[in-house]
Formats: sequence, C-alpha cells, structure tokens
Amino acid sequence: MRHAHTVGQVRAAEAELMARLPGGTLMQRAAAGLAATCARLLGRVYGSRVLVLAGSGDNGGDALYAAARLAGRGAAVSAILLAPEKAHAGGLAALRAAGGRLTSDLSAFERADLVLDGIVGIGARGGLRPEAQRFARAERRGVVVAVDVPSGVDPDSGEVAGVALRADVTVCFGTYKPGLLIDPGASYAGALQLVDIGLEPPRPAVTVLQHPDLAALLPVPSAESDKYRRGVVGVAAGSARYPGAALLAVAGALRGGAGAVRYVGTAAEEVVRRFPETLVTEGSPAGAGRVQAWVVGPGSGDGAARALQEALAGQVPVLVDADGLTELARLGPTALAGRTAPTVLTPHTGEAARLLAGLGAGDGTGEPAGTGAGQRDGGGSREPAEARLATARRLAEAYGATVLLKGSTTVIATPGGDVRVNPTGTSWLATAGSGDVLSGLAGSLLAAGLGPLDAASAAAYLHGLAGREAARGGAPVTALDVAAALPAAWRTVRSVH
Ligand SMILES: NC(=O)C1=CN([C@@H]2O[C@H](COP(=O)(O)OP(=O)(O)OC[C@H]3O[C@@H](n4cnc5c(N)ncnc54)[C@H](OP(=O)(O)O)[C@@H]3O)[C@@H](O)[C@H]2O)[C@@H](O)CC1
Ligand SMILES: [K+]
Repeated sequence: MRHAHTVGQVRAAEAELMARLPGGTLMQRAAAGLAATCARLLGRVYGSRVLVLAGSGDNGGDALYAAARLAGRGAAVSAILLAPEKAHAGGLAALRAAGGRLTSDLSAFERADLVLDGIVGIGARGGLRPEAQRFARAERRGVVVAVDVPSGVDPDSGEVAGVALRADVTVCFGTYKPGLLIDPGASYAGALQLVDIGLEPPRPAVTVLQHPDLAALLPVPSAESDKYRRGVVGVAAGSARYPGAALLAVAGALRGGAGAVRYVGTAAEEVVRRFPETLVTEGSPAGAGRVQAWVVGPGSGDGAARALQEALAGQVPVLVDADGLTELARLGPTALAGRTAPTVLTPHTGEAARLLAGLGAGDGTGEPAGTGAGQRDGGGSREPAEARLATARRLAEAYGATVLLKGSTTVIATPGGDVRVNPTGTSWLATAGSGDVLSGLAGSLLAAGLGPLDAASAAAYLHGLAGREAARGGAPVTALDVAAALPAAWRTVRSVH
C-alpha cells in the first residue's frame, strides 16, 4: 500500500527527525537517492548533459547536491538559478566544486538529457511564478525528474493553478504527497519513486492500494462456502426508461465475489434472459428475500425513492448510486441518520454537487436539490476537479457514509477521515453505463463481507483494471466489455504475489 502525507504532517515528522540528526543529514539522504535515480535513468552518467533548475528553497538544495554527485561521475552539469541571490548556498558550492557551471541559456533546457526540477517542492505557495512558468511551456528532449513534487502542483491537493512542469519521474522523499496521486497533479508526476530518508510520519492522509493489497482483500470461497455464505447482493436498479442500467449493475455484481445476485425491479425479465443465474423479483427491496448488501439507484428513475427507503430501512450495507443519490440529496443526510450498517455513496461530479446542495450548501448554479432525477449524463462538471478530495471528505463526514467520488482519479473517503485514491483509472471508462457496472461490483464485494472502504476501493481498482484490459490496444470499450473483463482483472491482481 502506498501512503501519502500532507505537507503539515511531513513538516512535523521532519522536525522531529532533524532534532535527532546532525544538520544536513536529511538533505544528503534525499540527494543521494535522487542522484541514484537520475543515474539509473541516464544509463551512462559520464558525458551526459544534465540541467538543474534550482529555486530558492531546500528543494533547489536537493537538486543542486544531487547534480553535484552526477557531475562527480562525469556528467556535464549546468544550473539555472531562478532566484540567484537566494539559491541554496551549500548545494551551489558543492555543484561548483564538482565542476558544474551556472547558465542562463534557456536552450540548455531543450538540449539536456536530463532536467532536474528543483524549482519548488512542499514549500510552494500559489501557482508557479512567471520566471518558472516558461520552463513549463518550453520544448524539451530529455527526461524531466521532479524533485519531491513537480513544480506548480499543489502537494496536498494536486491542484495546478495555471501551469506546472510535467515530469517523467517524481522522486519523493520520506513519503508520497497526496497531490502526486490525485489528478491533475498525478498526470504531471509521471512514475513515482520513493526515497527513504528515515521519516516516520503518523497515520497517512491518503492511501493507495496496489496489486498485493487487492489480492489480500478479495474474497476466496472456502470448502464450506455455499452461495449464501459467500453473500447475496441485492440489486434494485433499472426502470422502464432505463432497463439497461439493471443489466449493467447485475453484470458487475455477478463478477464481484458474492455467491448470488438477487435483482428486484421492473427489468426482471430482461435480467434473467441475459443472466439466467440471477434470482429475480418484480417488486421492491422490502418484498425480496434476504441479502447481505443492497445496490440501489442505477437507472431506477421514479422507483428510486421507494427502493432507497426500503433498502435503508434494513440493517445491511447499502450502496446508493445514480437516481438513488438524487433522491438522497432531496432527503438530505437525515435519511441515513438511524443506520447502523454502512452506507456507500458513489456519485459522479454532478451527483456530488447535488449531494452538497442537499446539505444546504448550494452548488452555485441555483439549481434546487433533487432536480435532474433520471439524468443519465456524465454529470456536468460544476465541482472543480481540484476540489475533489475536499468534496469527497466533506460528503463522507456530512452524510456519515463512505463516498466514492468518480472521476479521472476516483477518490474514496470515509466518515472517519480515511481517504483512498484509485490508481488504476483510465479515460476509456468514461463510457455510458460504466458507473452501473462499478456499483454492482462494489455492492457484491460488500455482500461478500468487505468493509465499505475496502469494498469501494477494491471495486474502483478492479473496474479500472478491467477498463484497461477491455481497451487494450487502444480499442473503445462498452460498459458490458468492462464487466466481461472483470475476471481478467481478478486474475491479474491474484497473479502478483
Ligand atoms: N520535509 C523533509 O523531510 C525534507 C525536505 N527536503 C526538501 O525540502 C523541500 C522543501 O523545502 P522548503 O521548505 O525550503 O521549500 P521549497 O519547496 O524549496 O520552496 C520554498 C521556496 O520557493 C519559493 N516559492 C514558493 N512558492 C513558489 C512558487 N509558486 N513558484 C516559485 N517559487 C516559489 C519561495 O521563495 P520566496 O517566497 O522566499 O521568494 C521559497 O523560498 C522539500 O520539497 C524537499 O525537496 C529534503 O531536503 C529532505 C527532507
Ligand atoms: K520540484
């Protein structure tokens, strides 16, 4: 599992560690790790052309010390200082002593085999300054290695105010920063490398699952398992207007590890025709048999209100999506107040705006909460992408539910303040009905016994992998293709041990 910490947490841990170590130790550890990654990327250090962009803080210091190490191994190193009078004195002296030289020639950026971006790190305030902005726009030939954070990316939120330097690799020190894991920041960071500098920060602000975590989380049937012990997931989805949503949610649920899928709703006939293994009832959740988790809302249209009310009245986990979310936004958080079992909400950006409006916060559009029932669009984007982390946290806390906020980086937040970011997303998943597959899948994992954070983040992870698998070779995918590729995604995560 990858752990990310906020700037505040890093600063606190850094202060604690620095108090125990001789001055400059951490920077030397950072520079050594940074230089080692650069050497690996260059292949042959001797004779290579390296350019350092050094700002006025310790981020520039790291870059200058690392560049000095490369110069010591025969690289031709030049440095552009963005604030010459404030450049890190020790780093600069080390670089000079190793044969590095200063330049103000911008074409060095274009010619370099490797550029070290040490303009600004976790001390950044606001967007990149004008003297740094030109590097974000310049042509380049070589590899760009960001020191700790790509300059211009907000380390805590991933926000980019204006422009940022796009890196091929980001070498971060001590811990990952949340902004490297969340778009748009994640798309500027390239591959992530962590250098251990001995930092021991507390509980992470953000975590990211990796294949072995998934392999450990996913349910495995035991010798004693029967379909009921493996969990039954109830799917209340689809309507006369949107029968397809029922099929897609069921398709996802069938590949989520539950022992059986029980469908309730008006599309029962279509569902059983397409997926004969499904148990179907033409009613609503109250009249259906026992389930271990409910999925409510995809394509439910006018039926959403009743299905939601009945599912929430039970004491099993409930995942609310699509029209169920619109209804929940109308009711507000009090609708969940009496629940003892977990609730998972899976909004896209537009639905998140409605849920926020349901708090009485308003979404700035003047649209009253609860409008747009039956809307099957991608959600419009009334919430700025950069505010996603904060939005997910806020909704989770206010609704007392685990919130999976869909987007180019899907973010999952719990009411207790845990946040996971999904690393497997792909833009191919921006296809109609793909969210319905995700909710069926996540509901199935809930029914199989995973907790809400694990179920939601494992579902997002598998869904992303399945999307990539279905789009392999650059082919467009349909939501059913994604569902069909889910078994391959399970095998992929299980094959890595
Ligand atoms: N934490 C750790 O454990 C370790 C941390 N280490 C390293 O230290 C780094 C943090 O160093 P830091 O605190 O000196 O801040 P840093 O990011 O260099 O920037 C501050 C300077 O930049 C400027 N500036 C501000 N905003 C700007 C903007 N938007 N655009 C352009 N410039 C801007 C601002 O200038 P001023 O306002 O003073 O003119 C200020 O002086 C960290 O990322 C890591 O690399 C490692 O050495 C080892 C252990
Ligand atoms: K940087």
